[in-house]
Amino acid sequence: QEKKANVVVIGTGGTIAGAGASSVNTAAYQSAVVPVDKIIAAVPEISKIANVRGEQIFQIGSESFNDERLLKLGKRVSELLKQSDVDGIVITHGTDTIEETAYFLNLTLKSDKPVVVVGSMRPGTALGADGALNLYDAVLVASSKDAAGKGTLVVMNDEIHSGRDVTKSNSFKVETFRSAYGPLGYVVEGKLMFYRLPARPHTTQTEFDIDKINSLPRVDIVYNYGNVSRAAYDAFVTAGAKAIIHDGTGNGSVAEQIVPVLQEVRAKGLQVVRATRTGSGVVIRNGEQNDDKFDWVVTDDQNAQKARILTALALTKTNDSKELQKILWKY
Ligand SMILES: NC(=O)C[C@H](N)C(=O)O
Repeated sequence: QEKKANVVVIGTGGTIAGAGASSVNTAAYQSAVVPVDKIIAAVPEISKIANVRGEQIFQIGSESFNDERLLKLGKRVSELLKQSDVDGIVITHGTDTIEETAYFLNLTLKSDKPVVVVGSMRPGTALGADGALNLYDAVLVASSKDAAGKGTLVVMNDEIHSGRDVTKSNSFKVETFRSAYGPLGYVVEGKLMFYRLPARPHTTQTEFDIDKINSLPRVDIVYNYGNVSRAAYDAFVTAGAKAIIHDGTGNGSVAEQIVPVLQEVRAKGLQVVRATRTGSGVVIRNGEQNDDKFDWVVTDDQNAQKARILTALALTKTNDSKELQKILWKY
C-alpha cells in the first residue's frame, strides 16, 4: 500500500465554515464561524486518504479578502510547500472571491506540489450541504501526484478547475463554478479524471514570486452601463490607483463621454485596461477603440476581477504599457 500523503488544510472562512439556524437554510446562514479543525473532523473519511492537519489563518467571508490577506495567505502556503513533510495544500475559502485567490496563487507560487482551493455553496448545517464532499475531493486532489504541476486548482461540485479560468457564475446554486473552456477534469467516486491541461504559464513558469512581493499596487475596477459617468474614475484617481480596469460593455467599449476621461486617466500616469463585462470572450486591441493612439491596454479573456490581480502583479515588474500588454496576453 502506498504511503498516505501529508496535506495541510488552511482555513480562511466562507460558507464551508458556515452555519445556519435550521437545516432548510441553504442560502441564509452565517458564514465563517466553524473552525477548520471541526470542518475536517466532520469528514472522518478523509483520514483514510491522507494525513491531514488544519491551520486557521483567517475566519472571514471571502468578500472581505484584501491584498494584505492575499499576500499573507500566499506567503504561508509558499512556506508550507517548501517543507519536505508537506505533499499538498488545501485552502478552505469562501466562494465569492475564490477565483481571485486561486488566480493569484496560480501566478505566484513556486512549487509543483498540488494546491487546491475549495469552498461550498451551502453551510454544513443545510440539507444537501456540499462542503463535506467538496473537502473530501479537494484532499484527494491535493494528495495526488496526478494533480502536481497543473497550477492552483479549484475543486467544487465534482469538478477540477484551473485557478486561471474558473469563475463563480451563479449566486446560490451548487453548480456555480464555470471555466470558459471547461474544467480540467472530474473527481468521481474517489478517482481523479483529467481531460485537459492549462495552456498558460503558471506557478514555477511565471515571473512572479510570492516570497518577493510585499505589497500590491492599487488597481481599481469601474463597471460600465448606460448613462455611466466619470465620477468613479475620478474617485479612483484621487484615491491613488495605479491602474483602472475599465469593465466595459461588449468588447470593452468606451462610451463617448468616457473616452476623454480615460485619456486624462492615462495622461496622469495610470494604466488603462479595457475588460468586458459580458463574462466571456476576449477584448480585441484596436477593435472599437484606438488603443495604440490612447496608449491603453486590453485584457485577454480575463474578467475584470482577474485582470485586477494580473495587472497588480504586472505593475510590480513594469509600468511600461507595452510590457503590461504582453503580460496580459501571456497569462
Ligand atoms: N458560498 C460562499 O462561500 C459565500 C460567502 N459569502 C463567501 O464567499 O465567503
